[in-house]
Amino acid sequence: MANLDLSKYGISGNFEILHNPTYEELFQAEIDPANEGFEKGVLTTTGAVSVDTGKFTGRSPKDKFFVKDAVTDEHLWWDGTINRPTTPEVFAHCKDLVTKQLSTAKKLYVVDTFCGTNEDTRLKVRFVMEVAWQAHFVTNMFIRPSHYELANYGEPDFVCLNGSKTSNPNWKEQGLNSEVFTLFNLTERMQVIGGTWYGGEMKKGIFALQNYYLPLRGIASMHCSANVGKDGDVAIFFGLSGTGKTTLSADPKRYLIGDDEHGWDDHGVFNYEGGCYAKVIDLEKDKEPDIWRAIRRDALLENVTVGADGTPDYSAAASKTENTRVSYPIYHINKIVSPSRAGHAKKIIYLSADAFGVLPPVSILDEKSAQYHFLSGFTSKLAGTERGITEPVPSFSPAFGEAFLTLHPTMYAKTLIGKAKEHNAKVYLVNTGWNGTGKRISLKNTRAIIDAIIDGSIENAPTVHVPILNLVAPTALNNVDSNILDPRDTYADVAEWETKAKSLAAKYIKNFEQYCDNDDAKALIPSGPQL
Ligand SMILES: Nc1ncnc2c1ncn2[C@@H]1O[C@H](COP(=O)(O)OP(=O)(O)O)[C@@H](O)[C@H]1O
Ligand SMILES: C=C(OP(=O)(O)O)C(=O)O
Repeated sequence: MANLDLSKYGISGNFEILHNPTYEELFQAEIDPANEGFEKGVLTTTGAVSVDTGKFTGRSPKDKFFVKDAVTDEHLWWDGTINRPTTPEVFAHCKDLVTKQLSTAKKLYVVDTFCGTNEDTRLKVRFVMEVAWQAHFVTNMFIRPSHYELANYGEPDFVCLNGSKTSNPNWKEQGLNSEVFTLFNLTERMQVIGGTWYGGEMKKGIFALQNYYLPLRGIASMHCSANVGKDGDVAIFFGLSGTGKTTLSADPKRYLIGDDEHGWDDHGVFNYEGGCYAKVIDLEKDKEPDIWRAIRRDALLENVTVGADGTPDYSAAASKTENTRVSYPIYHINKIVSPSRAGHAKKIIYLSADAFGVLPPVSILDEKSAQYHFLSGFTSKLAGTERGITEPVPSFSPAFGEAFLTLHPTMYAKTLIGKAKEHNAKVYLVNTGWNGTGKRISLKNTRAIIDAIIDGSIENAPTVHVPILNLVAPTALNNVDSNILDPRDTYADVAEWETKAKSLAAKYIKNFEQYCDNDDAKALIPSGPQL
């Protein structure tokens, strides 16, 4: 469809348009020697393409702004750090920068996608960009409409114009945070991006939109991965970047629904995406075989160095960022459900990477503590994905995804806990971070913990009440080192655990004050840590 008219978006010039390019066209564009700089991809021995994603190798949460207007004012959560309001004039200015940039391109990629597996809630999202690998990224990550669906696609619901090669010199006087911008105008139904090459701004930007539209319709919108057993038992895994959503949901015993963004409606859990975005830092075939196998033709490696013979080098030392990634279409994982949906979740797992090393590796939550810990979202920001984070930074991230929330956290808690109650789902807090040994809890132990949650054996395990944190932890589980289940046992001196636990409990209590202006939230306090 070379005759697509982009002038309606303010883009006009002497460019060739590749509308819904095939993987082969993208691949040829990426490895074309005529491409320069960051656009140039390198073919690896696996057949995947490896690209350098540029100056900013992570997401810039503080550069996300929304235009305040009659539609958004009523509902949007303006928390001052994540969602910031901007004016239609600033949006128009940044859009102008982007359209001018895109108008100078020789080649533009237009990729029409769906965000959301189900017809009644999916968004038709059109991406326009000039960087070939970014077109490849959205082709991998979003749902690829069939030829028939493309023939009937019509007008998109939302358009994202990505002008990554431009940036905003006027950001200071416009009240923005930096020359990077990712701005949303919900009236114009458009996102504009500039100053950053990170593909995650497109993926997580559209996720933020679903996080706006769906809870208002009573649907839980969740920063989680999901998988299902052969008998239809669905498990979901909430967690901030790096806490294990992708790794733990790729389970050879189960079928993957998706690795990062899901909704839960009256029929069950459904994926928003059509692909996965895995971290490949220090990737090892034996530890993460499914992800290893998914790296093949049509997969896109980012910031991974490739040896002269084309062999990718996943070791940390060889790369310029910890945020080395691979995106691949979901069917690169052997065991998936297709389309990406299943029934109601029976197991809800909050993944928290505790950098203080005091949380038990697994705790069993009741209804109230499940709400308390969902609103608290205690975890760590791990190095890599977010700009400026170079070591684990303990953080309270409500709904385990604060950066992507567009409504008040209580909206996500209400929709999730409502569904959990209705479907009798059990909730667990799993620490994929550290303990008193100073080391990260091993993947082997965490996988065995997940197995015990999924097969239900954890419900029959002996338990201990962990004071201060006020958590119930099992003390024996199949194939899990029982010396780690009570976190106090991992310290040479229990007093050290106590001091740290008290300090963390104080942080929990302080953080929860923000929710205490209503009685429902106040009633949750006894279910949280106690001093
Ligand atoms: N105990 C553990 N549980 C889960 N992941 C772990 C653990 N220990 C180390 N890891 C590593 O942490 C990273 C988790 O990343 P990932 O699964 O991509 O997180 P997410 O999808 O939540 O962003 C992987 O590189 C994995 O190998
Ligand atoms: C891609 C991202 O997240 P995750 O690591 O959870 O995939 C992101 O936060 O930009």
